[in-house]
Amino acid sequence: MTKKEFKAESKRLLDMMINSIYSNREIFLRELISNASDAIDKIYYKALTDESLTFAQDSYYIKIVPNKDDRTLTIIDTGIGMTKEELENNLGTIAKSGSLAFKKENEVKDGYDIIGQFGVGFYAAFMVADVVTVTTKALGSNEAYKWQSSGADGYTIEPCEKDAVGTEITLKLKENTEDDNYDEYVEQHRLQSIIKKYSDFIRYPIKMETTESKLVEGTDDEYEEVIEEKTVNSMVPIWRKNKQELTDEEYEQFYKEKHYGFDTPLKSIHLSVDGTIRYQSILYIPETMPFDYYTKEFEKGLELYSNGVLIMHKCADLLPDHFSFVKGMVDSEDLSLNISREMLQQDRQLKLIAKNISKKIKNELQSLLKKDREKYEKFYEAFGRQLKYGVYSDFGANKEALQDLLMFFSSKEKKRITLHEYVSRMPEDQKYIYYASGDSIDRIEKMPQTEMVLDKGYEILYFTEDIDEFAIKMLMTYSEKEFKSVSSGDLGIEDKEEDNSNDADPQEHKELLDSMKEILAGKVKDIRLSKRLKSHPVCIATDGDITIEMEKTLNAMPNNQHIKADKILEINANHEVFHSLKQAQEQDKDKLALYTNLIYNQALLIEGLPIEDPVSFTNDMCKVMV
Ligand SMILES: Nc1ncnc2c1ncn2[C@@H]1O[C@H](COP(=O)(O)OP(=O)(O)OP(=O)(O)O)[C@@H](O)[C@H]1O
Repeated sequence: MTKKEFKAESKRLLDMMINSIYSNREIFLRELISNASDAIDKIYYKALTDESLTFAQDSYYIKIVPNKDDRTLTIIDTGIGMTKEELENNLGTIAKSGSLAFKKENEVKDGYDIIGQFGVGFYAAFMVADVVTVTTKALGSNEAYKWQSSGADGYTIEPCEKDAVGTEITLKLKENTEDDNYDEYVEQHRLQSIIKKYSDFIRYPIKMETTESKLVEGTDDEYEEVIEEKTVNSMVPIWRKNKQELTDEEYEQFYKEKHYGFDTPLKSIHLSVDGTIRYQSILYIPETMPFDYYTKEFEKGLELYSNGVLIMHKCADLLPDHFSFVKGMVDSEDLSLNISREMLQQDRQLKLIAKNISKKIKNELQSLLKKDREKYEKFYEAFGRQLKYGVYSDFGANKEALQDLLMFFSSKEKKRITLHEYVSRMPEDQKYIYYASGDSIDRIEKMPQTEMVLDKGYEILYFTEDIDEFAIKMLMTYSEKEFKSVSSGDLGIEDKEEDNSNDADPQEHKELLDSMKEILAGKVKDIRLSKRLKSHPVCIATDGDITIEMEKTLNAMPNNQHIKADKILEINANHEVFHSLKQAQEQDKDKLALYTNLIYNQALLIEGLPIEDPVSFTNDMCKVMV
C-alpha cells in the first residue's frame, strides 16, 4: 500500500487564513511589529555566539510610515532580514515559521523571547491590504530582494536595491467600502493607539513621525504644526523590572496609563513567578468601586500578555468572582496560544496561574487587614459585599479561604470587626456568635430582641446587607462556634438561678396564650412568654432556618416563592401591657382581641415588616384612645 501526502488547495487555504483566523482586523499591525521585533532579536542572539557581531541596542528600531496620498503603510525594521531562500521558505509557505526554527536552533533563553511560532501572522496584512511588498536585505548579504503578492494569486521575488540590512513591508490599503474604512490605518492617532494597545512593551523603539501643534516661540497665542519623530511605545514592561527599583508612584502611573481606573489604587501586588509555569503580574486593589460594578455590564478580568504582546484585554478566567474587583495584568511566556493568539489552546496553564493569583490576593488582603486597618476598612466598604457573595456562592467552596476577610459591625466596638476578633474575646460561658439583622445599624440598635443578649454582656454582630445572613448560613460555624440570630426561638442562654425575673410560668398563663393564638390564627406559629425581653412589651422571634430578614430578601427577589419565616410572637410577662392583656382576658374578650391585634402589628412594625391591614390598625389605635 502506498502512502500518499495530503494536498492543500493553497489559494483557499490562504483565503481562510486571511479571513477566518482573526476576529479583529487591527491586529495585523501587532503581527507585523512582532515579526520586526523577532527579526531584531535574532541579531541579538546571533551576536551572543558570533564574535564578529556586536549588538548595540540603540541602533535597532522599528519604524511605522503612513502615507495618506498613496494610501500605503510601511513597517520598517533594522532586523536580520531575509535571503532569497528565506523569502521563499518563510513568506512563500503558509505555516512555515522561520522564527520557530530559529528558536529551536539557537536554544533561545534569557527573556529575549521570540514571539513568532505558527508561521501565519504575516498574512494578516492581507486583511487590510490588496498588495503587500516586502523588500529585505539579510545580515551578511550584499543582495536585496523584493517579494510582492496580492494574496491568493501567488507572489513574485526579484532582486532590488536596498542599502541597509533589514526589512520594509509596504501595504497598499484596500479601497474603502460602505462598511469598511481602511483609511484609518494611515491616521497617526489610530496607529498610535493600536501600537499602544498591543505592542507597547515591544523591547525596541517603535518610531513614527507625529504632527503636533505647538506654541510658536516668543508668542503666546500662535501655534504651528511641528513634525517630529517620536518613539510611541513604552518599551520596558514595568512588570519585568525589579520590585525593589519601583516606587509606589510608578505603579500608580501604570494603573492610570492602562486605564484600570480613575482612582488611586489602595495596593499594588507585583509577582514574578518562576515555578512550573513562569509568569509576571501586576495586580491592583482599587480604592473605589467602578460605577458599573454591580451591573450586568461589568466585565471582570486581567489583561493577558504573551511575551509582552497583548493577547486578551479581559481574561475572565484569571480571576474568581469574589476577587472580580482586582485590576491588572499577567504576562507569561509559557502559554500555549491558539493560532490567532485570541484564545489559549489549553487552560491548564491559565488555571494554574489563576489559582496562584487568587492565593496571593487573599494573602495580600489579609496582610493589609493586619498592617493597615484603615486602608482595609476602606477596601471593605467598597468590596466587602463581593467577599460575602464569595462565601455564599459555589455552595461555599471558597468559604474557608474568605472567612477571615469578612467584617461586621459590632455592638460593642461600634465599628467593623472580624470574626476572629469576635470569637477571641467571647466570654467562656458564651456558646454562640450572636447577630441581629435589620435595615440599618440604628434600627438594629433599637430592636427589642437584642436586650437579653446585650444584658448578658455579649457582643452582637449587626447585619445590614441582604447577603449577610445567607453568607453566614453557608459558613455555619466559625472557630467551631455556631452563629445565632438574636431573634431565634432559642437563644441558648441559660438563666442564672438568681435571675428569675423572666421566669413566668407558661402554664399559669396558658389560657391567655391560647386565646391570643386563636385571635392571631394563621399569622403566627406560636405565642410565648419571652425570656429575652427586658423593657419592651413584645417582639417577633423565629423558629427554624428562615429569619425575618431572609424572608424579606427572598420575597424581594424576582422569582419570589413567598417563603415565610415561622414567626413566634413573644410577650414580656413583666411588662404592664401583659397585665392589661390579662385583665382583658378575664373581663372583656373584645378588648383582648383589640389588644392582641395591636401588639402583633406593633411587633411587625418594629421588625420593619408591612402591616397587613393598616386601616384596621389605625382604627384599633383610635378605639384605645377614645
Ligand atoms: N520583518 C521580518 N524580518 C525577517 N523575517 C521575517 C519578517 N517577517 C516575517 N519574517 C519571517 O517569516 C516567517 C513567517 O512569518 P509569520 O508572521 O507568518 O509567522 P511567525 O511570526 O513565524 O509566526 P506567528 O504566526 O506565530 O506570528 C517568520 O517566522 C520569519 O522567519
